Amino acid sequence: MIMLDVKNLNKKFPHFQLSDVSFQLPQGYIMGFIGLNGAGKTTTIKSILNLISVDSGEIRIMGKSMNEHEVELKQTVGYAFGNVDFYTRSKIKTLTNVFKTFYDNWNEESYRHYIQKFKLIEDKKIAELSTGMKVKYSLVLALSHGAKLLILDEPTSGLDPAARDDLLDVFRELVQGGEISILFSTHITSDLEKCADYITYIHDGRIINSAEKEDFVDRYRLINGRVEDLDHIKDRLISYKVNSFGFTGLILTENFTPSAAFKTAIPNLEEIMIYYSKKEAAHV
Ligand SMILES: Nc1ncnc2c1ncn2[C@@H]1O[C@H](COP(=O)(O)OP(=O)(O)OP(=O)(O)O)[C@@H](O)[C@H]1O
Repeated sequence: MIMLDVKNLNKKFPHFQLSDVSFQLPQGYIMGFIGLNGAGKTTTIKSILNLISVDSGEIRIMGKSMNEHEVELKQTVGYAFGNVDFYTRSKIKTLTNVFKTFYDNWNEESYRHYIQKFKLIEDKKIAELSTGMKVKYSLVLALSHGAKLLILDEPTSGLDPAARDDLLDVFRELVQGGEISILFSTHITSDLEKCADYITYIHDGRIINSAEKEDFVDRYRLINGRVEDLDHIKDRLISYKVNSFGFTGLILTENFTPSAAFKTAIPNLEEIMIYYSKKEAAHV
């Protein structure tokens, strides 16, 4: 089943626009939503959650239109925004008592289970929690109202490597049963190498590629060659860098014909993002 279906979202701000943003997340999987600063990740996430109104497009969750079934669907969606602090002077238990009144299917047993699992102390104030604990608390709330779709904006930013690793393990555990799906945005690509099944890449408000992780990188090749041979292939490269050893460029696999003049390698996610961000040749 398709858990989240984002169809042709368009949203225009004065200096930025989302253009025909579309992608699908199947149930039981983790999708990493990547893009550079200002690429449109948060705007897309807010559009999915109806926190901003779009100019056109449609969101379907478990086959149902978000516009027509928002109240019902929000019961099954858990979301967390990194770096946002609400009610910081309240204790965890006070905030939980307010939060649970919004949800019909609040499950106190699950809540207790996850509070213990994540070693959260209910008497602590939100302001006293570390960044990692805040993310975990958001997850506890989402999981305790039976959310089947978790939408997390930069959940790992601000975490140290150990806390990040810990959280990524939690994500993997959560989807193991095949019921829960996770969409999380990040620009830390190593998170995705470890944890994502699918990757969706947004650049300047447009989806460049959305696919299973292996297929995603397989769509591209990094090419090395001599500067003298650059002219033969320049027009087909997404971008390139020149240095004293020659050039390195990124190309769509379908646009590359193997040749003795060029060496190729499969790029990693970071390299793909870097080459897309380069409009002109740069010396390195
Ligand atoms: N309410 C708004 N009014 C006008 N412009 C906005 C508004 N919200 C966002 N933008 C612009 O939309 C663009 C995309 O912002 P967005 O926060 O979606 O990017 P992002 O990919 O989440 O970036 P980051 O990784 O830095 O969080 C930015 O240029 C931002 O200034």
